[in-house]
Amino acid sequence: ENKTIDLLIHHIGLLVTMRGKAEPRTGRDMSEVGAIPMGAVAIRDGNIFAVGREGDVRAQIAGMTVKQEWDANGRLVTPGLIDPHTHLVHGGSREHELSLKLKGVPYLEILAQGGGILSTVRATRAATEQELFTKAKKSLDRMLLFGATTVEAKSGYGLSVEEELKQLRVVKKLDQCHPVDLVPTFMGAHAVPEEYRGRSAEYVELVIREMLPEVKRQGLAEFCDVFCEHGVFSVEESRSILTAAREWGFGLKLHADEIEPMGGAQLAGELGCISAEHLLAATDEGLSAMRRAGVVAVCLPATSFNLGLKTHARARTMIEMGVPVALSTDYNPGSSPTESLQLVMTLGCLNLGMTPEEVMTAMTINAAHAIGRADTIGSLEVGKQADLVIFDAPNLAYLPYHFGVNHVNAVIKKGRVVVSEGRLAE
Ligand SMILES: O=C(O)CC1=NCN=C1
Ligand SMILES: [Zn+2]
Repeated sequence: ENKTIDLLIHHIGLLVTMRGKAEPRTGRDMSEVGAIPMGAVAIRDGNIFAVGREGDVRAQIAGMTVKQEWDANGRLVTPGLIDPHTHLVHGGSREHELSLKLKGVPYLEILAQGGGILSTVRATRAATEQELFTKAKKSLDRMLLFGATTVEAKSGYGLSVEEELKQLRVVKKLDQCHPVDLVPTFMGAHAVPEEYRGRSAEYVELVIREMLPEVKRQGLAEFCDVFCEHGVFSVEESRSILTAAREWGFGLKLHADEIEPMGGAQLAGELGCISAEHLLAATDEGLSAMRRAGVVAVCLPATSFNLGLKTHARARTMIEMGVPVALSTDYNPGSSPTESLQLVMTLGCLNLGMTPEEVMTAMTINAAHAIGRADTIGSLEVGKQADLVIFDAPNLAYLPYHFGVNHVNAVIKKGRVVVSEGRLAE
């Protein structure tokens, strides 16, 4: 019967709705967070029934039965955070690379020596599906505890048909049994595996002729991503892989201009990728090509921080040029071993020069656009999924300002309390 509200969250000190335009936000729109003092959210069947000032919400649900009331005690409420770029499923860890990094050995040098991604490939191939699942679930629990309610997860540490499918099956199983929604991305073109060293053209053929069709047939990924980088996959190789991926119906993503200005941003614009990632070395013409095609720029400040780089993605330029900006952890065992989107908030402000409002836009509605889910998540509006975070904070600026700790008090996923008092609900 339609006279019931399942959950009413009230006494919200500051309710950040992110309501606004349907398309990816950029320019001044990134500062419009739709904040409402003394707010409330009424939830039914996992979706938002009413949202706004508490008085208005209570008037809209007058006469209806409210099954559960949740007192936010004057705290800050935002949409569930979205992490649109992670390498969640992987074996092993790479803390041994820290000493190399401290000695100044560059990331691509470690990879060229057969370390980096390739050492994670060895560990991932050696792990069973169950071991990968158990390890990834621990990280996914941590992401949820830090406020993430939807997470994109890439393959790319298998680098053979069977091993790539194994990783994607783990993503699917996590999506089925964990409160956090997972969005799978096939990234067989993450690196050229040892057994194809010096034969990258043949490996590209394996990706195109064997992996893409099989991943599609088994419905194990929505997107295809490629690491377009010096010594990994060239612009031409990236173009042929993503062109084939588009023909198979995958959405397109591209790790672009992370370290060298390869022209990855231009390629992302040319192909109409849904998003392009990293972009530290992207040129103005590359960013213009992205703007013209509406490509979302996913900036990864935890990665450039962890790589000890002096330069970071030019998020301010992107926002002023009209390129929509999203943020992500880039969680992976090499270049960004952190599950904390709250750390990314601080780095987004301090290293990318974004405001707290722009950071929240980048971590909610724009991140939703980067994974093609903006019609169901990313803002607290009537009819959208009831995914939200209750933070122990008085306002938005407090989150990036008070760094290195977890401010999450509670998380609601599809109308269900999945974290309360900072702990996973059973
Ligand atoms: O290093 C890794 O494992 C992940 C990565 N891919 C591209 N950049 C970093
Ligand atoms: Zn990445």
